[in-house]
Amino acid sequence: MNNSSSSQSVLVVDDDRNVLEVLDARLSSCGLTVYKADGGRKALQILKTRRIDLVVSDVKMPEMDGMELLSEIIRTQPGLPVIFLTAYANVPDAVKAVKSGAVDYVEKPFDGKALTEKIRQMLQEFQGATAAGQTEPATEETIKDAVKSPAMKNLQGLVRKVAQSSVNVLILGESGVGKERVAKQIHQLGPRRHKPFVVVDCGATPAGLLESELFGHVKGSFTHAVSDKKGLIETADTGTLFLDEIGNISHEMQIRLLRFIEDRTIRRIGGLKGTPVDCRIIAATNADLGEAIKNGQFREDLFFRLRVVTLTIPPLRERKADIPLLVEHFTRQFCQQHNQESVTVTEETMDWLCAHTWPGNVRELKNAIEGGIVLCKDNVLRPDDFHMAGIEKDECGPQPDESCLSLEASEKNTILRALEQTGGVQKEAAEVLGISRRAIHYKIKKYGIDAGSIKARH
Ligand SMILES: Nc1ncnc2c1ncn2[C@@H]1O[C@H](COP(=O)(O)OP(=O)(O)OP(=O)(O)O)[C@@H](O)[C@H]1O
Repeated sequence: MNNSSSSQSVLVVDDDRNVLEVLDARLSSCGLTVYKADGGRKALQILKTRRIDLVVSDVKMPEMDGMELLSEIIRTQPGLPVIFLTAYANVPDAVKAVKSGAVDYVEKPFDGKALTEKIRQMLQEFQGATAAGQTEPATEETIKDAVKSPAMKNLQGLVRKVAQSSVNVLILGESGVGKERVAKQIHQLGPRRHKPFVVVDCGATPAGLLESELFGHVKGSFTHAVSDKKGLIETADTGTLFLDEIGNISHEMQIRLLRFIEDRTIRRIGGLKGTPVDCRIIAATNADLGEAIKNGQFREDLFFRLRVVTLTIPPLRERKADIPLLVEHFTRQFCQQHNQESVTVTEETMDWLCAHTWPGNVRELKNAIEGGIVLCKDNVLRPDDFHMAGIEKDECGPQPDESCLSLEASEKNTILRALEQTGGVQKEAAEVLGISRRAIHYKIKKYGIDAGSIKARH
């Protein structure tokens, strides 16, 4: 087996332990990572959590047989190659399965060499599925966002729609809102899901380097070009190229990119030959491209090419309804990751988290939860745990400016007026303001309002 398979993973499924061991030994010795499942259900569990490049499965198994497993794979990860190990009597079944897609079969008792040869062929044929190790399985974690806010629900619908086509997509939003995540979802929900997803951080790559990273070069084209190098655009062939921080690329790069988008052909630096590349382009930025165009920093023609569809992800402070779900999601995730028992998030903590403005958006919330989980006591997450993790109780973010302070003053004033209006009854004041009882309770505490004395005065 060639080197390209050294980082590839094969899931072997058989109810016969001996077969699993034999396959494990043989395939591991070819440099493959082997996962073993003694039945269809176990196999599906592994497929949900691991990156698998190919499945080798028995056909006849109790509980869930190979054909049932195949239909689940076609439903959840279409295009994932499957090789069936089948006794002669079951060959017609296997032939039927072959017609279902990326499927082949090897007759039992199998010849180890024939099997590894077939695996090599299929991995090569479906190489795009895992090129450069940049594609992850379409797991629930990456595909199914727990969102509640109307803005994000609407965005989810758009993501599903655009995923089916190959149009260029421009994703806008502040840093940390989830632009890369959305780009990955578009890739994983579309027909290119088993092809490469190549991320290029245009912002962090110096201009000179970016050109050779993207387009590749031929040996001798500049001092350090000691051998031919394939660029990232070529690597993304048949898959998706995600250009992060597109707002930061130089004028020269904008021209080269525009030319590529128009011709769909690249020429390596120093090379003469044009190579056609078929990749979907998703670009993202947190910059105001409209402003950059006005200032002459970004080409309008490139902007129009990139934004066939534009998706805007709102900052977290404008979709606070998503915070509780995200908190639950990250709490579960980090408890698992740090091998901790499940942690309870108290109501007070949730209110505290919802009140924060999260200038670093989802990324900041995610990091805060991880810090909190590590620092919390008795498996209960309290606001103090976030103070210890370095997050201050500050609704305007770590460095409030004047407008934030005046906003706070006006919020306190509004709550006081609502309480005056309702004779100090918190429940009614919350209704007047259109906020939850939990929220008003939190705000009263936050601003040190003495609701009791307002009640007493009425
Ligand atoms: N809806 C979500 N559910 C779970 N995790 C999320 C969600 N949105 C964002 N994240 C997580 O938040 C972090 C930041 O997301 P991502 O890197 O996609 O943001 P970004 O907008 O591309 O940031 P930047 O502009 O800095 O590149 C990632 O770890 C991502 O997995």
